[in-house]
Amino acid sequence: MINVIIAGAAGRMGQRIGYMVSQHPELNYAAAFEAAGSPSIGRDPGEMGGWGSAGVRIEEGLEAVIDKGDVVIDFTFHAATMGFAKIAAAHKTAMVIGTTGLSAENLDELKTLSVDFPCVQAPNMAVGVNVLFKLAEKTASILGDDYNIEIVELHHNKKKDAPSGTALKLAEMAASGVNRNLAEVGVYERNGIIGERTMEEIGVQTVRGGDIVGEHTIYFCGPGERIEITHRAHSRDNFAQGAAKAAAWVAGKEPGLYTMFDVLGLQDL
Ligand SMILES: NC(=O)C1=CN([C@@H]2O[C@H](COP(=O)(O)OP(=O)(O)OC[C@H]3O[C@@H](n4cnc5c(N)ncnc54)[C@H](OP(=O)(O)O)[C@@H]3O)[C@@H](O)[C@H]2O)C=CC1
Ligand SMILES: O=C(O)C1=N[C@H](C(=O)O)C[C@H](O)C1
Repeated sequence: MINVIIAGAAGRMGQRIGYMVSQHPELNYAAAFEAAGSPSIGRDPGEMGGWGSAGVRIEEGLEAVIDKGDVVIDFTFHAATMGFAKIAAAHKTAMVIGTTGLSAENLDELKTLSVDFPCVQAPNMAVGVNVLFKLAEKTASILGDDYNIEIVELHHNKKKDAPSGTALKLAEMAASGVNRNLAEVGVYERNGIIGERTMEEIGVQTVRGGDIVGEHTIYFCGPGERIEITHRAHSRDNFAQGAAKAAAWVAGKEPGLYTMFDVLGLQDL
């Protein structure tokens, strides 16, 4: 069995990942942790999540549990994630990172750290979204420069980062399809007398409200027609299943930085 440590085990994703890990034939829920001072310390994450006993109690910090597992699954907060990655790299323990809001510098640092440990990092672990990433790149490359590319994402009112990591990755995939650099053409807000839209820009807009789990639409708007491709998450279970699948896949792999395309075999599509 592969022993799994869950970071942020009491969180929205941490609880569903715990359930998926407990159901997975190759995975064992070995340890759980939250930050020092969390009211969840000492509690059973399964009981908190309403799915039974996880057989573990939530401990304080990754250092307390790192020797108990083969892989750490992290869906927490960007400011914490890099610290966890340094500890996992030092112990050569595999990691699955779903936390969004990581900066370009964080991702560079992760690449450097990954010479010491295998790590899957992806802003969205749902199968459907990873297919959507590929469709976005392919559709952009087929339609070319005559179609304006816009992305709209909707999430719940507790989400801390914007735009979503998924929307940014979608924009990056579409930009790659038309050979543009997102850092040069990304537009994240519009307000006031902004003038006509340029052909190159790729717009990314954010909606926050209620308990929306996650919805992403990419628009290709051309002369007299448009294509809209939408992914809607009905629950967090598809993300959590993806995280469990990634944990089973990455444990024992060679050191390196991997994505869900590697886990799902979509790399060459
Ligand atoms: N890749 C993917 O497929 C998906 C990614 N996400 C991403 O996952 C992340 C978490 O989302 P969600 O579960 O909704 O958020 P939550 O806030 O519900 O959960 C995060 C958990 O991490 C805990 N946490 C924060 N800092 C630390 C720390 N230093 N040490 C240990 N635990 C810590 C939080 O504790 P506290 O509340 O005390 O701060 C909380 O319990 C976000 O970045 C989100 O965008 C979400 C869904 C899918
Ligand atoms: O915070 C969330 O909830 C989600 N975050 C991820 C993101 O930022 O892309 C993925 C998913 O859409 C849910």
